[in-house]
Amino acid sequence: MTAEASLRQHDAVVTRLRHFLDALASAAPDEQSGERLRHDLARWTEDLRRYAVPESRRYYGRSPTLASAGQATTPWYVVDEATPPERLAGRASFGTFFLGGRGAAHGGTIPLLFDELFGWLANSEGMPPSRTAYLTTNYRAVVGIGRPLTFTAWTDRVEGRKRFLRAELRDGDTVCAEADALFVTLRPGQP
Ligand SMILES: CCCCCCCCCCCCCC(=O)SCCNC(=O)CCNC(=O)[C@H](O)C(C)(C)COP(=O)(O)OP(=O)(O)OC[C@H]1O[C@@H](n2cnc3c(N)ncnc32)[C@H](O)[C@@H]1OP(=O)(O)O
Repeated sequence: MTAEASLRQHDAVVTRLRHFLDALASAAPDEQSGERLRHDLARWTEDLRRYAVPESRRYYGRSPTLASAGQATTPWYVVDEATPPERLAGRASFGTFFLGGRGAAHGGTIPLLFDELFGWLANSEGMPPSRTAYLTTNYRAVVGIGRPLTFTAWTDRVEGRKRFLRAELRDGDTVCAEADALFVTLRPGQP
C-alpha cells in the first residue's frame, strides 16, 4: 500500500473510531451486546498489537493534513487556514465522548484542544521542538456538544526560547473559551 493510501485508510479508521466512542458514551447496552462488544474489542486489540511500529512511523496524532491530526481522542478539528508559526484558523466540534454534563463539553477537553493547536503552531516544519510550559484557559461560555465551532490560534510574541501563544474558540459570535500559553524550545538532549 502507498503512504498516501495508508494515510487515507488511517483517516477512515479514526473517523469510525470517533463515531464508535460517541456511540459508546451515549449507550447503555444490554448484557449480551456488552459481552459481544468486549469480545470484539479484545480481538481487534490483539490484532493491532501485531502491527505496532515506532513513534516516528505512527499516523495517530502525527498527521497534520488529517482531521484532528489523525486521532480520535481529541475533539474533532480541521485547520482551514495555516500560516505557521504565526496563525492557524479552522473548525472544531466536541462529540458526545467529550461530554462533561448538561450538554456541555468537559472542561478538561477544551485545553486539550488548545494544547493541540498550540503544539502544531510551535512545532511547525523546520522549527526546533518545543513543549508547553504553561497553558491557561478562560471559560467564557459553555461549549455545547455537537455545536459547530471555529477557532483561531496565533503567536503573540517570541522571546529567545520562549514562544507566547494565544487562542480563541467561538460558537458563532460567542467566545466560548480563550487560552494563552508558553512553549519553550527544548535544548539539545532534553526529552
Ligand atoms: C516535542 C515535539 C513534538 C512534535 C509533535 C508535534 C505535534 C504536537 C501536538 C501536541 C503537542 C502539545 C505540546 C505538549 O503538550 S508538550 C507536553 C506537556 N509539557 C511538558 O511535559 C513540559 C514539561 N516541562 C519541561 O519539559 C520544562 O519545564 C520546559 C522544557 C518547559 C522548560 O524547561 P527548561 O529547563 O528547558 O527551561 P528553563 O527552566 O531554563 O526556562 C526557560 C525560560 O522559560 C521560562 N519558563 C519555563 N517554564 C515556565 C513556566 N511554567 N512559567 C513561566 N515561565 C517559564 C523560564 O523562566 C525561562 O525564562 P527566562 O528566564 O529565560 O526568561
